Amino acid sequence: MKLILKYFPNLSEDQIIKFQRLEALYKDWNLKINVVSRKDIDELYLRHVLHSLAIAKVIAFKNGSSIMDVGTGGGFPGIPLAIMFPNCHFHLVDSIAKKLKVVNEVVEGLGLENVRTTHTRVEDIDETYDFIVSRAVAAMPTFVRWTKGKIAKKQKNDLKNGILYLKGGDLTEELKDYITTSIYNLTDFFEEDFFETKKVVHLPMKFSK
Ligand SMILES: C[S@@+](CC[C@H](N)C(=O)[O-])C[C@H]1O[C@@H](n2cnc3c(N)ncnc32)[C@H](O)[C@@H]1O
Repeated sequence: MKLILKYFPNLSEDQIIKFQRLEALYKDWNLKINVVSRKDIDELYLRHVLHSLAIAKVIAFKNGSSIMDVGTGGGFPGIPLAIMFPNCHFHLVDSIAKKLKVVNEVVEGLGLENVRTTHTRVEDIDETYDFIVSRAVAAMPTFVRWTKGKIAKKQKNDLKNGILYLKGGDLTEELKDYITTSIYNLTDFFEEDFFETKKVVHLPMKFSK
């Protein structure tokens, strides 16, 4: 938890309490339904919470923004972002019901009122959002195909509406067709070794292919 305050020192009391509660909720639910690996659960705040919050270093979503987390799994990056931006609307989607069971329990346990969840493949979602966030779900060409038509045209944030994807490693090949992407290195935000090769990729809606 200290780690979160190190990089986000201006959290409200309510946000601090919610972030603190995450550990017990995940530890408890992870014993019943495994959504986070054992190694990762011991480093929940580094590997999941702070990693998710890298998106908050790239953009402070304006109040009222709508964000879909595709393939949220156990709730990452959607849950930490929903705590960070209580006045934005988060839709967490996953095709595996038991993962959403954990997400729903965490949402309920925290009393998070700005999160809804849907058990479906993202291809079947028929809504639009200001941003689509994700981590570890599909390579960019597949992801773009799945999410096409799901980004709202009207822009209310400084950053153009589009995809914000947490990725790692060398992305040259994967992103070669997307010339309008911006890549943010997490080492510019966080000093821990875990973030050494990690990035946030922003792909605005009007991308060229
Ligand atoms: C490796 S997990 C990542 C989970 C989470 N984003 C994280 O980083 O901890 C990938 C998740 O994507 C989900 N998924 C894969 N394809 C999907 C699709 N087409 N629509 C919705 N969810 C999908 C899987 O069910 C799985 O929970």
